[in-house]
Amino acid sequence: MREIEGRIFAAGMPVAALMEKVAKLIASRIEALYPSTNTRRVGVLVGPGHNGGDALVVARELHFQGYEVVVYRPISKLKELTSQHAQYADSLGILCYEQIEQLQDCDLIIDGLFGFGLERALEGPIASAINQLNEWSKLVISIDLPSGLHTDTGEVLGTAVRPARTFCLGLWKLAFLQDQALEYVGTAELIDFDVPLADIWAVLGPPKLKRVTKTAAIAYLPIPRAPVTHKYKQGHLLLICGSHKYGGGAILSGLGARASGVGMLSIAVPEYLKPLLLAQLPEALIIGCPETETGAIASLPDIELASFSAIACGPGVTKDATSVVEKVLASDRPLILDADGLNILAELGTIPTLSKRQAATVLTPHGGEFKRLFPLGDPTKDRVQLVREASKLSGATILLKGARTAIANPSGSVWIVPESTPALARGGSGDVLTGLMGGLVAAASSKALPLEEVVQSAAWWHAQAGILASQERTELGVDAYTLTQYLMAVVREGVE
Ligand SMILES: NC(=O)C1=CN([C@@H]2O[C@H](COP(=O)(O)OP(=O)(O)OC[C@H]3O[C@@H](n4cnc5c(N)ncnc54)[C@H](OP(=O)(O)O)[C@@H]3O)[C@@H](O)[C@H]2O)[C@@H](O)CC1
Ligand SMILES: Nc1ncnc2c1ncn2[C@@H]1O[C@H](COP(=O)(O)OP(=O)(O)O)[C@@H](O)[C@H]1O
Ligand SMILES: [K+]
Repeated sequence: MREIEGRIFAAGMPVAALMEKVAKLIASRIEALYPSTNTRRVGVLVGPGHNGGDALVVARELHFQGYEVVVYRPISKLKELTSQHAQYADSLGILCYEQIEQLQDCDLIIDGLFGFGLERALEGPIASAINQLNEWSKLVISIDLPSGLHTDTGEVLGTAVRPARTFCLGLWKLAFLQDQALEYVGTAELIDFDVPLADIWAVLGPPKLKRVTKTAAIAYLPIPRAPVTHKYKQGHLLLICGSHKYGGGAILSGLGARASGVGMLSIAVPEYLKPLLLAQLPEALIIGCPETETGAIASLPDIELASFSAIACGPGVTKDATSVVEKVLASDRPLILDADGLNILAELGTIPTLSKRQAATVLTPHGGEFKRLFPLGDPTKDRVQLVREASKLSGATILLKGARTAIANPSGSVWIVPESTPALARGGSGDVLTGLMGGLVAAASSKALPLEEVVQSAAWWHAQAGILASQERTELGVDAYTLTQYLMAVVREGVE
């Protein structure tokens, strides 16, 4: 952002004019959201840099619109432009304090302490003031970024403001897509101030980091179907799942696969689960497999793996299914590995094992599984960077699950699912994703759709179904079975 901004300034846009434009857009949003009829007194937190400058312009505009504005300015040494705005605000009679306590009776607080210029941890009186503010539980909105968060990693540098809403300026900063920042940012809204595309491309090149959008996701679904086709042309998925301990996972991933519309679905389960699966998924070919003493799949009976368009393996298989996982890894079919399939891969040695694969692999770990697969660092920290590194090292497409699921490809590109719901944090919802994705990957082979695009489509579809179900049934109403019943409605709305 700093480099892009630099190009805009070098091209002749005055810094002050850009600040004016941005702050006017913010002020109008505030006026629309919190009219002065209900929101009388507004406190504005002003830092030393241009984030503080933005805040002062907003303060001035709100003052002229009839709000009663007061300023908290803890640091006296200001950047020049910020200093000029502070001087003008003073001249208008806007009161300025060095103690946060003076803002305790405000109806709304606007946080303009620090934006993307914050690189060191906050400490001392400013940190205490932020802690004090958070304790008041007032309505707070932040400009560009909650003060205290690192722009890229979303890490809390010392302490950070917890606003109800954040206006991110210009381009989405990476922090908004990192799980660790989400409990701070509140509702995130982009203030578009017309950043020229040429400057974005000049600095970032072809996009390496992409937000999954509805348009991108729908574009890679296997629709519309060719008018003349047959079931095997629509893909044949082999799903390998289930054990005595985890029977339901097999049903859930089967129902996820059903929703993908895949032409043929074969499901390999331990022999004793066969009647159960047949009853739930009459259209599927259920392959009963020999069992280990613990009730896991011991081996795949005579099936020709090469006859499938794709294989998805893992939900509910337990860690006793090692020989099966070895067998699918050795096949030349596109493979999606999940759950204990991933834990077995970690034990076999992730990178050496994957280096022998002849076809594409997709790994779908949550944070715990990721750590076992790739001991690269803490996956709760800079998730985007970690998943990118893991994908480069292993050559696999990796979908790191979380509040903001991140999907990395060996080329270095990362997709992030920008909208989801914590309603999905529930046993079995990952099993649904594996089946859905498996079906889409199998069907994609008939249309020669690129794998990374299909994986992002599946992740978007899954998240949207969770959002839709939680809107209709509350966040408590999205059990994994119910989730499968909402998948179709998402696509129906998407293609209308
Ligand atoms: N293109 C855009 O998006 C646009 C951006 N604009 C706005 O500019 C903002 C970026 O402005 P910025 O570069 O002046 O940095 P900002 O975040 O205000 O703070 C840096 C200041 O804080 C200080 N400081 C740092 N750490 C500290 C600490 N721990 N404890 C104490 N002090 C600390 C540091 O001083 P230092 O001591 O490092 O010299 C420096 O003075 C951006 O977020 C957006 O709001 C718009 O106006 C126009 C369009
Ligand atoms: N807080 C959250 N917000 C949004 N999605 C979430 C959240 N927590 C979990 N999820 C999603 O729920 C799913 C959980 O998958 P997983 O942990 O594999 O569950 P299981 O193994 O029980 O099926 C993933 O798709 C993940 O992205
Ligand atoms: K801020």
